[in-house]
Amino acid sequence: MRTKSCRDPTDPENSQDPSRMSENVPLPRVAALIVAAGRGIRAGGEVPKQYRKLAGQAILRRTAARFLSHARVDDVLVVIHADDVALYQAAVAGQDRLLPFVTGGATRQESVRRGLEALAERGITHVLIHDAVRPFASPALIDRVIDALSEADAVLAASPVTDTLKRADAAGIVGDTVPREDLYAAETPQAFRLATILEAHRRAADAREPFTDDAGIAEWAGIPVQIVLGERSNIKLTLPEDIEMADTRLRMEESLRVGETRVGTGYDVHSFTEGSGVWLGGIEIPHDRKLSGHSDADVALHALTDAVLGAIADGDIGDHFPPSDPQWRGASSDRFLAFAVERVRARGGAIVNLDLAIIAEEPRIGPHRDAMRARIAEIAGIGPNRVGVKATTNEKMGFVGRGEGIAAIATATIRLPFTEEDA
Ligand SMILES: Nc1ccn([C@@H]2O[C@H](COP(=O)(O)OP(=O)(O)OP(=O)(O)O)[C@@H](O)[C@H]2O)c(=O)n1
Ligand SMILES: C[C@](O)(CO)[C@H](O)COP(=O)(O)O
Repeated sequence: MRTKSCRDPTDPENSQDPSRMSENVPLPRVAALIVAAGRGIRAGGEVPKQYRKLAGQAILRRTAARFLSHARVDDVLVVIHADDVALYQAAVAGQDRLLPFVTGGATRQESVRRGLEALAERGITHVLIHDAVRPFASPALIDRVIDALSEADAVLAASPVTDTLKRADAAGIVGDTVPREDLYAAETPQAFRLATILEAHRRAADAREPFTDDAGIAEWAGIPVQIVLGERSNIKLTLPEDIEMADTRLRMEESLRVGETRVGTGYDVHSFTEGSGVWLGGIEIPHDRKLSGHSDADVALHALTDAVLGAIADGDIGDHFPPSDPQWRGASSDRFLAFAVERVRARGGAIVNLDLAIIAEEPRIGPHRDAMRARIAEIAGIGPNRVGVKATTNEKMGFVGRGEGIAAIATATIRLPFTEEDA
């Protein structure tokens, strides 16, 4: 425990009160308590969400790093599920300053209480309780919460509610609009004087009172809770789409910070044959002929797939999906593009934009352009404003001009982390 030095005994002010001279006054010792013992049922997936990776790094590792690197946080303790020891050790490998983990309970509340009990044995004076699945808490937010601890025993990071709130019945019929003035969405970290919140937690456990957050326990115990402004980006990753969004955001941020830009091009052509309906850019366009090919012959997605593979110098569509292989007969081409995008992601990269030019006399592309952009964006996991689709005729020249087929040219721009192998 760090201590303040004893007052100078020659100081006349101190000589008035000898008891003040000998004591060592403990300085606040701040710990972060990260709860990671949940099962992540709502997020689904093969492993609990805190062990899933965002841009190549486990969510828990990212969250722990926020506190381990903060100058005003002395210790970091993680509470885990007893079944997750191997997952935990893999996730935090090398984060050596972490205190030995503690195992949690059936509820978040119980997990927090067990963590608090462990910290109380280590001379901690103040604790920041934080969800493992909030990996975006900024250093400034952590500072705000710690600053507020000098005036309050209980501090809550929270953001004013900005949406209009509706109360509805089980059938989804709105009953009324709830005034949002004075309403805040609670986040973590939530910070406390350790002895105060531990005592409140013990009382709540004895009384079998359930709470979804620790500020709620403080309120119940009659402890005034001070709000400090939270951060809208400090999202709790709860649903699959939260994790997807966070992954995209981090990939983009990290590849922009360290990495290089790559560009790839792709070209493909397919001829018309008897049939109806043309698959183009991942959607089916009504037409009195269809494109001939081994798969669904989506010439646009094939060109895009080659462009993405080209940007990472990873062969071409035929290398990965040989036309000689019967399993690709009639295959939907969205899987080819999704595969190429996954190859980029596996290397820690991100798609910056995709651009496509379709050369066709018929069918008319214009009316379908936005649907095509939306579908390509969906397959590539990027926003539609990062997908360009253009179309032109070939002015009646050549095989496209004679209406014998459709050609497509694509460009992909990606960001890729720089590696020694690429030097
Ligand atoms: N018994 C529990 C339940 C939750 N948590 C932790 O509390 C945080 C916030 O909880 P939540 O998002 O509800 O996580 P889960 O309980 O894992 O999710 P779900 O309710 O979907 O199962 C998470 O970091 C989670 O690991 C915990 O430590 N112990
Ligand atoms: C603590 C918390 O993150 C505050 O928003 C939240 O209440 C915990 O998650 P849950 O989904 O309510 O269990």
